[in-house]
Formats: sequence, structure tokens, C-alpha cells
Amino acid sequence: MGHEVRYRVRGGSQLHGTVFVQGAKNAVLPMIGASLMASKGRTVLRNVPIIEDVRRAVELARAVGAKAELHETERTLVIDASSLSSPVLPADIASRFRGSFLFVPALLHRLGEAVIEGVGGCNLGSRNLDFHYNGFKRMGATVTEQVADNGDGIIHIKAGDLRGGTLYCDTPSHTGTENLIMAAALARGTTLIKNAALEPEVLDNIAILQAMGAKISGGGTGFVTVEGVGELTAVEHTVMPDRIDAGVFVMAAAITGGDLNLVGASLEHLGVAADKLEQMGVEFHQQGAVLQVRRDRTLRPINVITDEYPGFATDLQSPLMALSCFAEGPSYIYERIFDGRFKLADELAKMGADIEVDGNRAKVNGPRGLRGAEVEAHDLRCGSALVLAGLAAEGETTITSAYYLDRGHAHTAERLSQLGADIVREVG
Ligand SMILES: CC(=O)N[C@H]1[C@@H](OP(=O)(O)OP(=O)(O)OC[C@H]2O[C@@H](n3ccc(=O)[nH]c3=O)[C@H](O)[C@@H]2O)O[C@H](CO)[C@@H](O)[C@@H]1O
Ligand SMILES: C=C(OP(=O)(O)O)C(=O)O
Repeated sequence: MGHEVRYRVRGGSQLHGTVFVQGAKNAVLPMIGASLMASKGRTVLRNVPIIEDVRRAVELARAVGAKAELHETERTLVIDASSLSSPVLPADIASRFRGSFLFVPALLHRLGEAVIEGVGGCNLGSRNLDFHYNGFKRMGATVTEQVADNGDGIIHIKAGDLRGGTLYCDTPSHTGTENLIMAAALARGTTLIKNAALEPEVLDNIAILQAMGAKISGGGTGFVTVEGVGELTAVEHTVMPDRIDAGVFVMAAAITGGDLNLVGASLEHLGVAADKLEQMGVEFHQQGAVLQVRRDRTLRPINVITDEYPGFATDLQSPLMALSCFAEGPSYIYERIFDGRFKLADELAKMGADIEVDGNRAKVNGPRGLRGAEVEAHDLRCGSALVLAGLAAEGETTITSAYYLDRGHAHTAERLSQLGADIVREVG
């Protein structure tokens, strides 16, 4: 895991100014997977977020034989997958991020098999992959599990000759939809995917695949049709802005009573989260690609149910829990997507929050003035929520295990400092 990463935040400063929203983590990861499907040429991805998940994806692309150069200053990733040679997704890299599983379709098409030694991602309770496996099987693949000497499961998927068919997700899985679309793009015949995810990142991934030559229709409708083609070509594509990163900065303005210009944020991409934050007292003003946000009135409590897009994003649920601690009354949160996303409540309690958790439901009793404490980021969004809590708490908050935060947010300390926050990142 390398060195311990910590953030130290001293609360109390209102945030003001302009911040650039990073490129979307959940869009760039499937795009890196898609780029491995091009057997010649170089894919150029722009507006790439410089986050740990992208660094791991670059390492993984190299591990399977691709040439990948991440130009951090230019936020540009260049991938040449012509030399793809190994079907193995090694545990030491693949088990550190969820997006590793998005490499599977390329390995199946290019090498005829994928060997998955591990799949990572935030530990949020059960995170199943059955929709992916069932879909691959319906296309003609075989999936077997073997237990390694150390007890870890290794999944072998053999492609044979992938052919189109009628596939479905029991619930509209984000990466499940992306993986089935990518598997179908180079399969023989036509594929229909029912109950497909509607997330903007899924649509951005469809856009790059279409530019590469894939024949995909129905994106954003829940029914995606893919007509298999013989090959995909390398293209240049700009990654969409990260709506979760944008949402965290909206809440940074809200929790500190500040006002911010978010370059690249879109109200439409925030979905129901924008409406809920408006009800809490946040004011929005969309000016082209810049979203102006401010909160100068009392924070009202809120009732939130997480859902697939355009519902309230589960990845914004943790930041919202931190914000709700400051609302004038009880807020109610119902987490429907993941069954283990409330470890944050115990960390916020160390700072003085009063949160009652009952299964996947939480009641946040506001308002509570939080005080700085040493707290642990149990997952990525737990980390961003604790940064928000620290910005509004009295005294100093130290956030440990903050590699998780760095998995998904780029230059957190630098961007918040430029807005007036007192925050430093420490390693070691
Ligand atoms: C890299 C990436 O894009 N990660 C995002 C993606 O994760 P990810 O794609 O893993 O999330 P899914 O949409 O697949 O999972 C949602 C729910 O469906 C269940 N499920 C999913 C697949 C499956 O085969 N079987 C099954 O039961 C999961 O256990 C979970 O409870 O969407 C999540 C939900 O918006 C976000 O929090 C993550 O940031
Ligand atoms: C759950 C998340 O990511 P991942 O699926 O990559 O673990 C997240 O971004 O909060």
C-alpha cells in the first residue's frame, strides 16, 4: 500500500473563488479499458484526472502489455495497445481499484481469455459481479473460479467466439453496463442489454466507443443495442467532468457558507442531488459550463434516498451526511445501493456528530458544531466527507488512511487551499 497518507484540516474558513472540476474517475477508467480494444494506433485521452486509480490503471495496462504514458501536467494519457500480450490482471495492482474489472472485455477479445487475480474498489459491503459474469456467459464465455495457494479466488474467463445475445442487469449496474457494451462491441451479431445504466459516464463511454467505430444505440434509455463490428480504432477523446468531484465542491461551499465558481460542473449531471442541496439552502446559477454556488442562509435538514442516475448518487451520500450535521433539524438518509457505507457515522461521531444508524438508514441529528479529531477514511467518499467536516469543524482534524481519498480526487489540498481552506496533505 506504500506510505500512509494523511490530510490535516483546520476548520473555520469560508471558501471563495474559482475551482476546476477534474475529469471523471468513473468515465476515464472504462475508457482505458476501451482503449485496450484497439489493436493498432494510439488512443489519446484528455482531461484525465490525476488520481491514484488512474495511476493503477496505467500500471495495469502496462502489466497486460500495452504502452501507456500518463502526462500529468497535460492531464493526457496516451495508450498504444498493439502489443497486448498477457491476459492476467495481477492481484497486486488489480485488487487496488474497482476499474480493473473493466479491462476484461479487451482481454477476452484480444487474447481470448482473462485471468482475474483480484478486483478492488472501496469496501462498501457486498459488491457482486454476477451481472457481468452472466452476461459474458450468455455471449458464449466460460467462467471458472480456482482457489490459489494463499486462499484467494482466481477467476478465469475464456471467450471462445463471443456472440451477441439478449443480456440484462438485474439492477442497472454502472460498470456492468459498460462491460457488457464493450464485450458486445466486438462480438459477432447483435446484442440487446436490458435495464442498462443511465449514468452520464456510461454515455461518455458509449461516445468514445462510437468514435472508435462501435455501433451502439439506445444509450440513456435503459435498452442498449450493440451491433458487433470487426475492429475498433484508436481515437482522441476528452473525458467528461466528474460530477461527484463537483458535488463535493458544492458541499464545500455549503458547509463553510461560502461561494464558488465550479468550472466544468453541470446541474444536469448532479441529478436529484442538485434539487436536494437547493432544498437545504444552496443557491445555484448555471452560466454555460460554469456553475456558481453559494450558501448564505441557514442550512435546512433533508431526506435523501440514494438511487441510480438520475437519482441521488450514492457517492455523494457520505459528503451529504457530513453536511447534514450542520442542518437545523434531523435529516434522514436511506442508502439503497451499498449495504456497508455508514462507517463514516462513527468517524463523524468522534468529531461530535449525533447520527443514529439502523441498517441502511441513518438519522443525522443536526445542528451539531463539530470539533477537530483524528478520524479514518474507510473508503473514498468517507474521506471526502471527513474533509468537508474538517473544513467546518472547530480546531484541527487529521484524516488517516487517506490513500482512499487520493483514489478519486485530484490535488485536493491544493484546490481547497486556493479557495481559502487551511489544509495540508502529508505522506509518511
Ligand atoms: C468504477 C465505477 O464506476 N464505480 C462506480 C460504480 O461502481 P459499480 O459499477 O461497482 O457499481 P454497480 O452499479 O455495479 O453496483 C450497484 C449495486 O449493484 C450490485 N451489483 C452490481 C453488479 C453485479 O453484477 N451484481 C450486483 O449485485 C452491487 O452489489 C451494488 O449493490 O457505480 C457505483 C454506483 O453508482 C459507484 O458508487 C461507483 O463509484
Ligand atoms: C465506490 C466508489 O468507487 P469504486 O467503484 O471505484 O470503488 C466511489 O467512487 O465512491
